[in-house]
Amino acid sequence: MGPSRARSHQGPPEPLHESKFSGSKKRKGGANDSRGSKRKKDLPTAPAAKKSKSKFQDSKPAPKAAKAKKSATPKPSKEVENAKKSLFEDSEEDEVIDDKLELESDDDDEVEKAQKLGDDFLAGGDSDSEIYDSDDENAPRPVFSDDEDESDAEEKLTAANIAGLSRKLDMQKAIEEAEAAAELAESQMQTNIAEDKPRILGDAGAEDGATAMAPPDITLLRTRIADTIRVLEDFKNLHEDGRSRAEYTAQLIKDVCEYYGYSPFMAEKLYQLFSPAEAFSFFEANEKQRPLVIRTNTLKTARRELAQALINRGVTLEPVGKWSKVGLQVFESSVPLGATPEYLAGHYILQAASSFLPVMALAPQLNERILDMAAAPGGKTTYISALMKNTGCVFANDPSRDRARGLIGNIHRLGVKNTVVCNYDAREFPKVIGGFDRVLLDAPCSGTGVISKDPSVKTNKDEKDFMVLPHLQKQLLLCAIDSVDHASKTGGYIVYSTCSVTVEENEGVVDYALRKRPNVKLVETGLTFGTPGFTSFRGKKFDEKLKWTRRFYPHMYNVDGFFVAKFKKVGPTPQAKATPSEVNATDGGGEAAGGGGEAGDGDESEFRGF
Ligand SMILES: C[S@@+](CC[C@H](N)C(=O)[O-])C[C@H]1O[C@@H](n2cnc3c(N)ncnc32)[C@H](O)[C@@H]1O
Repeated sequence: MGPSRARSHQGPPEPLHESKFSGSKKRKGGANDSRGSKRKKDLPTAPAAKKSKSKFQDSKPAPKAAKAKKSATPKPSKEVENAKKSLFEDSEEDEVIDDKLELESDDDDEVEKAQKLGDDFLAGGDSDSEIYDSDDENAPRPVFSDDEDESDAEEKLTAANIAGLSRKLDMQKAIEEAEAAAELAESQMQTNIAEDKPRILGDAGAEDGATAMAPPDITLLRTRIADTIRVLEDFKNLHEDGRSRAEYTAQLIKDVCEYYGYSPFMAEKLYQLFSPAEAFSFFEANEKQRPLVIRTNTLKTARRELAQALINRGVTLEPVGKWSKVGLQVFESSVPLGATPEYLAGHYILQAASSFLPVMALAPQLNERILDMAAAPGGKTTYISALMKNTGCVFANDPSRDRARGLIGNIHRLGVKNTVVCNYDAREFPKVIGGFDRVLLDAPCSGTGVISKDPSVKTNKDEKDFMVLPHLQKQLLLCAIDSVDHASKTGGYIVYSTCSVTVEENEGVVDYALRKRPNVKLVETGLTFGTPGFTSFRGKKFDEKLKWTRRFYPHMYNVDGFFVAKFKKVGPTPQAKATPSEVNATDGGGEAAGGGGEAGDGDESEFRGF
């Protein structure tokens, strides 16, 4: 079985998608839903409940659940019928399109190949069903307006795809609801939660307390995690006598490590960002691949034309969401997306949806001079150039020669002509060149936002990484700020982004820069969704304007975890800061990439803390 891809939209949850589709999809999945943890592959998680039940569970499903399952399959529920009705009631035209659609068989292997082939960003997904076949005479012919920007075109494209998918989703939803009911009934039987407080830790000091603390049967681990979260969310009413919150938290972290495969350090670090229930959603989302997304290269084609061309090749897709005019979310493909004629001709790039966001926040203008400080493999550089319509000049810098090869490849393939590729440690800017209208710093980071793509992040980072990386990020951000021309007629902006969700790498870095560079202020990112950044965290207060930064979480928006902050430079760089000697001094003694503390500030300890 190939990779399954999430069908829920990326970006802000829209009522249409959340209520009609993604709720059920979240519970659905296949073998690839649990790449991160070996342990989890064996578990009867909600997504895999049906399969694993026979394998692992001794207890039979409750009679009620069995009944629900039986009744679900032949006939979609009333709710499903209503949902379907409301999907199409707005548009007669959509119904016509629906009538023309044909469902086809799976071919997930092809998409897997495509993902491997792409030399730019790769994104996964979560699906296992139908595709449109362009060879079929009855295949859909989506209706596009002449104007790419008109939301009408998006609606129609969306409707065309949604209609085709809806039939199977209707059935899936009914089955999944029944499975969820069965699972709930089973877990209630296992833990007696309907009648009693969940028994997780046992009585304090009692012998059976120790027994309860022992690792449970693996099939019950998930239930215990859910129960512990329930207790932590309603501690007053649900905790066992004599047991503290800290004890439950410690047990939960232990169980999370065992179930999902995190190191205790990483489990705790990530857990601290959320409420217990939200942390659970985050950990769960990290087990699922994000949807495969392609970005239309508007230097060569328009989205509607690209979509049509790919649909004709047997690709099922739809616009990534209203927030992007260039993204297409791919559900199924019978061709390798990294080797289609359109790909080779540079009509699109495989690019994670969240990686559009920093460029959208940067909002490059025609004829500007822009620096992309950490540019390889060029997903953002090439998007910047497309928005600038190949005018002006983009300096695309990356110190990694290997990664720069991918950057150059993408630049050529996508027909980008306004770019200079360079190879510096970006802490050498603005000594190399300065006076830019805008600078993008998509900083090297720990990758805690992309655990679904790289599960090794669960275990391969330790405390030192979260000192070294923020240290480097702070240095780079100061250089980014110093490289911008505050008097730029069209710009004067800096965007800082990471694909990490930790506070040290995000708010901590931004807050530091605000303190060190009073000639910049935070401004709104202009992004239409995202969660406000922290203004305080675990006792540390940040600048109030940090609320204008944006966090993007996999469990909330079905995108990779990301952070975006936008600064406006309002005054010149103080002379002392702008001198080459300051930048030279940064080469002095740090461990991350050859740099040490920022010259002049001399406050090494500040680099290391928040
Ligand atoms: C998150 S990736 C950039 C992705 C890129 N912006 C894109 O959209 O394709 C971070 C990059 O930072 C680069 N990097 C690491 N240390 C750096 C430094 N000191 N100066 C500039 N770039 C650095 C890495 O080589 C890596 O390519």
